[in-house]
Amino acid sequence: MVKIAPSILSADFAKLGEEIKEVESAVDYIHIDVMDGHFVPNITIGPLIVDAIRPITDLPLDVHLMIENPEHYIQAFVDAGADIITVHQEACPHLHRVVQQIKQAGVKAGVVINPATPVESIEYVLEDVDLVLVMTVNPGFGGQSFIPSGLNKIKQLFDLRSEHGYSYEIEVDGGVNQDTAKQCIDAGADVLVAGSAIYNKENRIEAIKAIKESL
Ligand SMILES: O=C(CO)[C@@H](O)[C@H](O)COP(=O)(O)O
Ligand SMILES: [Fe+2]
Repeated sequence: MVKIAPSILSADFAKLGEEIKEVESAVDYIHIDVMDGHFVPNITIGPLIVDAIRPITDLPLDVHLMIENPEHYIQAFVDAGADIITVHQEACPHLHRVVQQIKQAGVKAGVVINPATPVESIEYVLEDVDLVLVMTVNPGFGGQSFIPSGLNKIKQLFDLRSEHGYSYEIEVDGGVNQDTAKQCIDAGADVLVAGSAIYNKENRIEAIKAIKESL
């Protein structure tokens, strides 16, 4: 079963609670993009907002940290109610340690790779992680175009999982819409993150349906 994770980055932040409630019945995770203005050029939200969202939904909160020194903020996001915390390989010189830190804090640990980062760079944490996120845009903004080279990485991760019996989910993020979703699923993705393809549409449930029907 394909999972859908709407990215609230493209939602209306003035009515975030309603925007989450609107899609809740049709999706599997709520994807939350945390940006610090250093690792990526944009600044978005922090643990306070995650804490505010937590009582709104029982869906897993999938927190994508696009920040430098993510190890300093893991506990704050766990306390705020995150269920999955995903850190960038490029932001973590001690990636193995950060993955262990996330797991020890009692939540699922994910690792993300940017479009220019190869799967080989995370080879030694694949046995430890619950989720691998393949970026198909350069992180920082919603509404960018899908970079197709991520599809090979999804395939590679799919094959490595079968070969070694790893248990991570493969998630894809960036430019996912009804034209690109099928390629991601065919390559082996389990979870589709979609921001503008859902929240920039008038009828969000119809938009989610359109993505599912395109598969
Ligand atoms: O992490 C990010 C961007 O850095 C994403 O989660 C975006 O929010 C996805 O937006 P769309 O490309 O689906 O509009
Ligand atoms: Fe994201």
